[in-house]
This record gives sequence, C-alpha cells and structure tokens, in this order.
Amino acid sequence: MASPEQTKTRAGFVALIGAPNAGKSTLLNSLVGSKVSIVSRKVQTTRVLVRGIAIEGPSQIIFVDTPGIFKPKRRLDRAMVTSAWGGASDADVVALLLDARKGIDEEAEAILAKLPEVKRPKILILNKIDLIERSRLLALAAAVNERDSFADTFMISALKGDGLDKLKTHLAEQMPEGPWLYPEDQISDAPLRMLAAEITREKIYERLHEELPYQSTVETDQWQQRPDGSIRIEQTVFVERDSQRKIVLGKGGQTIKAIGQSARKEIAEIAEAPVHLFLFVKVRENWGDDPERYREMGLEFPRGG
Ligand SMILES: Nc1nc2c(ncn2[C@@H]2O[C@H](COP(=O)(O)OP(=O)(O)OP(=O)(O)O)[C@@H](O)[C@H]2O)c(=O)[nH]1
Repeated sequence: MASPEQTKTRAGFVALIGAPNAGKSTLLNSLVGSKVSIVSRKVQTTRVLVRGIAIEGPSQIIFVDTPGIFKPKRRLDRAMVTSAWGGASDADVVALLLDARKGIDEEAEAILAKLPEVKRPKILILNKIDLIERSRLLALAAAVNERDSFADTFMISALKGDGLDKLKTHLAEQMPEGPWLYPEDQISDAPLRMLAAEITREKIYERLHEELPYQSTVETDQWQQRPDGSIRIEQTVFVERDSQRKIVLGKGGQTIKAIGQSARKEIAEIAEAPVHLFLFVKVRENWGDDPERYREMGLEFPRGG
C-alpha cells in the first residue's frame, strides 16, 4: 500500500441533488456503508446534511445533501439554504441524480431549471438503468446535457451496483488535495454527530433568532455509546460574546435547558436510542477565522478565501 508520503490525500464535498426516490439513499449506502441509512430514513427535514463519507484510496469524499434547496418553503428552510452552504455553491462537485425511468418529469424539471445558477463542476448520474432500454437512456443523457453543462455523465444502477466503481473513482479524483476532514475512527458516526449538532443549532435558532443576530455554532464533542444502549452526547454551543452566552443560558439556565430538552428528544428519535445530552455554552471570539473550527463543523467549510 502507498504510504501517505507517496500519495497526497484529498478531501472534499459532493452535493448530491435529486428528487425524492431518485435513489440517493441507495447510492449512498453502496458508496459509503450501512450507517447512513439510519439518518436518511429517519430524517425528513430540510436540513443541509452530511449524509455519509466515502473513502477511496487517498480521497475522502463527503456527501452532502441539499434537500429543500430548490423549493424552500418555510422561513427556516430558506435561512438554512442561504446560510451555510448557500445551496450547492460551495461543493467541489455537484452531482445530479436522476431516475432514468422517470426521465425529465416535473420534479427533475424544477431542478434542471435552477441548476445552471450553481456555478460548480457538475456531473450527471442516471440511475436505475436496469429498468430501461439503452436507446432511451442515451436519448435521456443527450436531453439532460442540453439543459446544463455536465463534465461527465454516469449511468448506474445503485441497486445492482452497475457503474458504481467508475463513479467513485471519478469523484475521488475530483476531490481537492488536502488533509482528510474527518478522523478515520469517526467516519461512521460523523453524519449522526453532525446531524445532532445541527438539530441543537436549529433549536437555538427557533428560540432565539431575534436576540441572536448571528447564528451560533454547535459542535458535537463526544458521542459515546453506553453499555445500557443509551448514548451520551456532549455538545458545545459557541457564541461570540459573553452577552450572547447569557442569552443562550437564559434566566437560571432555563433557556438552555429547554433547548436541550427538545434537541435531546429529536436526537434520540434519529439515533433510535435514549440520549443523555449535555450542552456547554462557550464564548469563542473570532471563531469565524479559525479553520480548525470550520473543519469540525463540516457545514460551513470556507472555500476560496
Ligand atoms: N430498479 C432499481 N431501483 C432502484 C435503484 N436505485 C434505487 N432504487 C429504488 O428506488 C426507490 C427509492 O430509492 P431511495 O434510495 O430510497 O431514494 P432517495 O432518493 O434516497 O429518496 P429520499 O431518501 O426520499 O431522498 C427504492 O425503492 C429503491 O430500491 C436502481 O438502480 N434500480
């Protein structure tokens, strides 16, 4: 095996876009492993979300979901869409996944109408090729390629495994050179850790968005499976000033307690286990300038300055 000195590591983000039922979960499960499905099956929200992390040779491929991106309805959804990821606009690769059997139906059309606005390298993935004839497939590939410019088109069956190796290799090569963003022993937990942080962040936002003009950051520091089957989670809420810290804590700690309770409930549902959630509120000045923090957050990784 090549040593790290011989092979430069790569890491980056792939925004996977597709209508419901296009096969995103199936594809991710094949590329990443079984753990992601826990998250994807349970969560029907519109959060920007790390769905899974795949390793291919020296590359770490972080798949991010951007549901709600094309039709954000609620105010919160819109805020989420325009915040962290700004849609798919920070991804290293935007991958459009289409159900080849459905072709360009209404949902695909809605995505294709908006996609040219996203100025990132794009690839087209036609899924479920086991269900349609080759001639139709080629016609569809041509039709979609007329709508936007895709660097490559892949034809796969996420269910049967056809074409997946080629796709994975391609994505791995597209990742920018750089250190891995997740330690190897955290990869399987990463989507859950991230999601748990995102849930708490959302609870804070729902409660305090008028008092806290800038969104706080939440990080999951500990995720410990206990012998009784429960999970002990420690999270830190970072704010920029002591006055904000007081707001988050609330009188006698009431606000943070309420936030913790509602976050815990939701995290427990997703993790399918009882959860003990411990929240800490810390002031971190200039956290926005600290790359290490961004790396841990995953959601707000700065690109190009
Ligand atoms: N025949 C066939 N069926 C597939 C393929 N990929 C996915 N499916 C099926 O299509 C359905 C939807 O797949 P999912 O992976 O759940 O779709 P999704 O896009 O993740 O949906 P959301 O999780 O709602 O976003 C499931 O019944 C899959 O088994 C494929 O390559 N061939």
